[in-house]
Amino acid sequence: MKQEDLGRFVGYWLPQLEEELRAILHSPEEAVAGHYGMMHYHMGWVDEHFQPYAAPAGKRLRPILCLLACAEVGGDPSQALPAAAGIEILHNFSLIHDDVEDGDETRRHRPTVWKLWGIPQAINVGDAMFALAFAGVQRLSRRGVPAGQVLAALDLFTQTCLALTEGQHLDIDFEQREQVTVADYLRMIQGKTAALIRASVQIGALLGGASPAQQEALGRFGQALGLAFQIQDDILGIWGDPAVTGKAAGNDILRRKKSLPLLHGLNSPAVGAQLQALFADAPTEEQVPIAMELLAQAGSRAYAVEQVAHHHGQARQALEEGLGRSVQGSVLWQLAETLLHRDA
Ligand SMILES: CC(C)=CCC/C(C)=C/CC/C(C)=C/COP(=O)(O)OP(=O)(O)O
Repeated sequence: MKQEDLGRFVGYWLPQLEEELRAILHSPEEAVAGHYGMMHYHMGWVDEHFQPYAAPAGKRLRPILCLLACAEVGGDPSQALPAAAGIEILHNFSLIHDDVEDGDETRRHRPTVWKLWGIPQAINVGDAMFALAFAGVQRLSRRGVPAGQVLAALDLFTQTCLALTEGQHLDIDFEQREQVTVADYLRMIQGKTAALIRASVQIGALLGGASPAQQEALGRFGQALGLAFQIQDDILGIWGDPAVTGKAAGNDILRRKKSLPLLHGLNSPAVGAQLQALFADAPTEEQVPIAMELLAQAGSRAYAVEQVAHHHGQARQALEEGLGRSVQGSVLWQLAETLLHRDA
């Protein structure tokens, strides 16, 4: 596949992915239409009155990675579509629960599910999406994928669900913990973010017929890409443009999130004490620019950008191992490069 093919690939497979997602998240009967309506709202298909509406729906990054990995090892992406859809549903389940756990009121420029329908319904609809994510992966059998491969994909998927909750456990725990090291942070994002990105690539490679060694190397590519992606997310969580990210300005400062730039600032000899004093109580909106200035003095943004580049480099190396050639002409790599320059 040639580099310029990324746009064409996404243009071709995205509508098919949406169709698969709609089939999995289809309401079985009128009595529970509201339950599925909340899912459709979160997926960007309807408004809060469940009327058809094309809203910002997220990047669909993980399923695209899954389909691309399948294609890049010589497989047919249509065989991987149900897994790609299951992965996206799992991701969206985690966002709905994460918004409840964090108390976030906005996602993708719209009120969050809990904000509109309350916490009990948001937890319940998240639970349903968790179950439907597995139902999605199981639909691989309908496409003639051999039972052994379906089981292997389900096994990876199950391990990934656990990894997500482990990462989320650490993330929540770190908000109260005084001392968090960079190693602690990396362990946390490995679970919270990188595990699912790793699984997306690895499951795509598995279904595309890659050898175990190839699957492992491509998994490492996904893992490193996931780490770079989360650190980039941390940068956007502080310095991102709210109009583009759909999140409040300085969101992570207000929430005292132990994101990488903040960890760096808190441990800085120059401004660490001042930042710690600011973080002793929940910072106010007026204190956000002060915290940003302190982070600038500590060089925390530059440090995080360097770390993104480091993990991006690791991703490139693993991808070259997995493909057995240079990343030149790799569409997976083109996507990785695009992610490096994202602003939302
Ligand atoms: C178990 C549990 C509740 C875990 C929560 C894990 C969690 C919410 C991790 C955040 C990962 C992340 C970077 C999300 C944004 O992805 P994105 O930028 O791809 O989002 P998009 O789909 O909106 O584009």
